[in-house]
Amino acid sequence: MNLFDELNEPQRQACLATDGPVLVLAGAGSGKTRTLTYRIAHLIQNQGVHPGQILAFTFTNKAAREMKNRISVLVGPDSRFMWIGTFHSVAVRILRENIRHLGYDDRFVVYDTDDTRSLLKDIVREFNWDEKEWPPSLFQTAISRAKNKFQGPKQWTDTSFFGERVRQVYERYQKRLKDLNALDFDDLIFQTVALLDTHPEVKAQYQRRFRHVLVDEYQDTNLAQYQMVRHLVGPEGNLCAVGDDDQSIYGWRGADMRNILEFQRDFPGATIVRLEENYRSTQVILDAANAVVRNNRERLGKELWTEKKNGEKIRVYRAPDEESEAWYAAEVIHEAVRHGHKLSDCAILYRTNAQSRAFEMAMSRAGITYRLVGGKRFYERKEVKDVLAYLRVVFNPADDMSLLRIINYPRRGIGDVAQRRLREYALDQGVSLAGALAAAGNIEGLSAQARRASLELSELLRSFQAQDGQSLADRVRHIAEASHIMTQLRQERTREADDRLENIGELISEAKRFEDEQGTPDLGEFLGWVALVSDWDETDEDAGGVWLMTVHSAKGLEFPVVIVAGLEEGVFPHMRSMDEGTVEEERRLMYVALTRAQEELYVTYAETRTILGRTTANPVSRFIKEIPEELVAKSQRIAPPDRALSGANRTVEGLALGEKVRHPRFGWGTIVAVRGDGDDTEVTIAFPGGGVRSFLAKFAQLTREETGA
Ligand SMILES: Nc1ncnc2c1ncn2[C@@H]1O[C@H](COP(=O)(O)OP(=O)(O)OP(=O)(O)O)[C@@H](O)[C@H]1O
Ligand SMILES: [Mg+2]
Repeated sequence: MNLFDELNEPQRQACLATDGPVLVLAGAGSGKTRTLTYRIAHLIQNQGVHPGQILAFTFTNKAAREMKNRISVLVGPDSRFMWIGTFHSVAVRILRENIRHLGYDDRFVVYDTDDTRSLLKDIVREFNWDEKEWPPSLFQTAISRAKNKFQGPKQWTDTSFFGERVRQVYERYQKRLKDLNALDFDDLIFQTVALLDTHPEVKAQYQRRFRHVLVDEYQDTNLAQYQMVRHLVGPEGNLCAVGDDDQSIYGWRGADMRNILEFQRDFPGATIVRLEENYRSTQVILDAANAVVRNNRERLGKELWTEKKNGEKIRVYRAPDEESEAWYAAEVIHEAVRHGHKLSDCAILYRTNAQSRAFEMAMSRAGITYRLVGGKRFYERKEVKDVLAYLRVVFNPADDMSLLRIINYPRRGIGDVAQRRLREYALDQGVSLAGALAAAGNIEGLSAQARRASLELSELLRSFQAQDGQSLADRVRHIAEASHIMTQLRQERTREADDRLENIGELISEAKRFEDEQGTPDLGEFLGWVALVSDWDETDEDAGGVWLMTVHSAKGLEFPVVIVAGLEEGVFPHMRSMDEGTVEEERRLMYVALTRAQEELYVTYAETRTILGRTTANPVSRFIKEIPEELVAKSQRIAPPDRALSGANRTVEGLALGEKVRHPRFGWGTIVAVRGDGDDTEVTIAFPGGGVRSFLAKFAQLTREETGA
C-alpha cells in the first residue's frame, strides 16, 4: 500500500520534509495527528530509520497507545522499539536510566497530588505556621507553577511576605523529596530538563539515539516541556511539531502559546505547513466553531473548510434545570440510536467534572449504558493507596511518607508518641524511618509494645523485599495478606469493607495485567506505571456506552454525535476565567468542544442549576450567542422533557408483576419486581436475552402491550 494515497498534498509535504524542523499549524480535524502518524511510518518504511530512533510525544497515554497501534499496523512488530508516550512517561524512562547523576537513587517513586499534599502539610507543621491560614494547596499550586516555568527554589524571585514563605516551603519540600527519593509530577519534567541541562554527555547520548522527535498537541506544552524537547532534538534538528493555537487549553497548567510563536526562532529554517481541509465535521459544525473562535483576539487566524457541504443544523436546547438538561441528553441519545448510531458514537461534554452527576443519573434511569472518563480514580481509593504504600516502602525504603501511612495500619501498637519518637531518632541519626524501625531495640522512650511492633514491622518489610523476582501479582497478594490488611477488612463484614476487598482484588489483577502486557515483574516499573495512569486508562474502552467527559478530556477525539452541555455564564465560560481575564482560553475550549462533532451537534444550557446545594440562575453563555443564528435549527426540542415525563407517568400507573411492557431501548420484557410508589416506583424487568434491569418507572418511558409501541 502506498502511504501517501491516504494523505492530501500539504499533509504529504509535512511527511516528506524529513530533514530539519517542521511545524504543522492547523485547525481541528485537519489531520494533524494522522500526518504525524504517517510521517513516522514513512520514516521507518521508506527512509530506513530504525523504530528505536523515534521519539514521539502525545498528550495522553490513550493517544500514545492508539498511535503505536496504528503504526504497528503500517510497519509491523518492530514498532515496539519506538518511544511514544506522554512527556511524563518519557521523563520517567530517561530518569530511571540517569537520575543517579542528580544524586537520586534510580529506585525513586512518583508522588501524586495526595502524597505531596501530606508532605506539604508536614512541612507547614514543622514551620509552626497556622495550617488553616497556610493550607498545603496554596503551596502546591505555587510550586507547580514555578516548576512548569523551570524555576527552582534558587530562581525564586517573589520577595513579598507570601513569596518568601513559598520560597521557604519550596526549598524544604525539594530537600525532603530528595531524602525520600521521591519526585512529584512536575519534577519528572523539571529534573529531566535539569539533567539534560547539566550533563552534556547524557544529552548527547539521547540526541544520538533519537534521530527524529515528534510532538502532537504542541500548543499545550509548557516551558519546561518545551525545554525538554529542545534538549532532545539533535543537531540535525529533526523535529516535527503539530498544533493548533486555537486549541490551547492548558494555560492554567503553564502551557504557553509562545512556544508556537518562538518555534521559528529556536529552529531556524523550519518548514511551516498549514492544513485547511477538515475531514471530521460538516460545514455547519465548522462554521459554528469558526464563528465562535473568531471572537478571540490572540490568535494566528485560520479558517477551515470541508467537502461535507451539507449537514444537520445545530440544535440548541434550553432546559429549566440541570436534571431536565440531562434528561434531554438521554432523549437525544435514544433518538440517535433509533437512527442507527451506536451508543459509543455519542459523547456528552461538559466543563467541570461536577456536572457529570446529573448525566450519570439520567443515563442510569433511562437504561443507557455510559462510560465516565475521570471522576474518583481507582488508584486514589484509600485501600488501594494503603497496599501501594506497602509496595512503595518495599521498593524504596527511603520513602518515609508512605511508611508513615502504614506504620500503624493495620493497628499494631505504634501510636503517635512512638511515631514521633521514631521520627526524632531518624532525624538525629540521619537515617530513614525504616532505618529507625530496624533500630527500635536501641531507641529510648519507646514502650515495650511499640518497640516490639516496630521490630516486627521492620522484619515484615524485609521479608517482602526478599521476594524480589517472584510474580508481581503474587507479591501484591502476599503483601495485602501478610500485612493483615485483607484479614482486617474481612473481619469487618460490612458492605464497604467488601467493596474495599474487591478493589484490592482488582489491584492484584492489575498487577497481573501489567506483568502480562509489559513482560516484566519489576515492582519499580509497576509503581511508575501506576503513578502515571490517567483517567483514560481506567476507562474500559471495549465496554461500549455513551461517553461522559470534560471538554479537556475530549481533546484530539471525535464522535458522530456530540452534546455540549452547561452553556451558562459562570459555568462555561467558567466563573474563574471571568475573574482572571482568561475568557479567551474558555472560548478555545468551546472551539475544542464543538469541533469534536462529526455529524450532529447539540448545545444545551439550564435556566437554573444547583451546584453544591446552591441553586443559581445564570444567563445563557456568550458562546451560544456567538453561533450564527442561521446555523441553529428552528425547532429546538426533540420532545419537551415535561411531556416525556408525564407521558411516561401515564403508562406506568398500576404496574403489575408479570405484566408485559416495552422499553424504548431494550424492547419487550416482563415485570419481575415493583418497589416503592409514586415518583419513586422502581420496576425490575426481565428482557428475553437482554438480562434483568431496574428502572425508575417515572423515567423509563415504558409502554403497555395494549397501547403498542
Ligand atoms: N487525507 C485524509 N483523508 C481522509 N481522512 C482524513 C485525512 N486526513 C485526516 N483524516 C481523518 O480526519 C479525522 C481528523 O484527523 P485528525 O484526528 O488527525 O485531526 P487533528 O488535526 O489531529 O484534529 P485535532 O485538532 O482535533 O487533534 C480523522 O478521522 C482522520 O482519519
Ligand atoms: Mg489531533
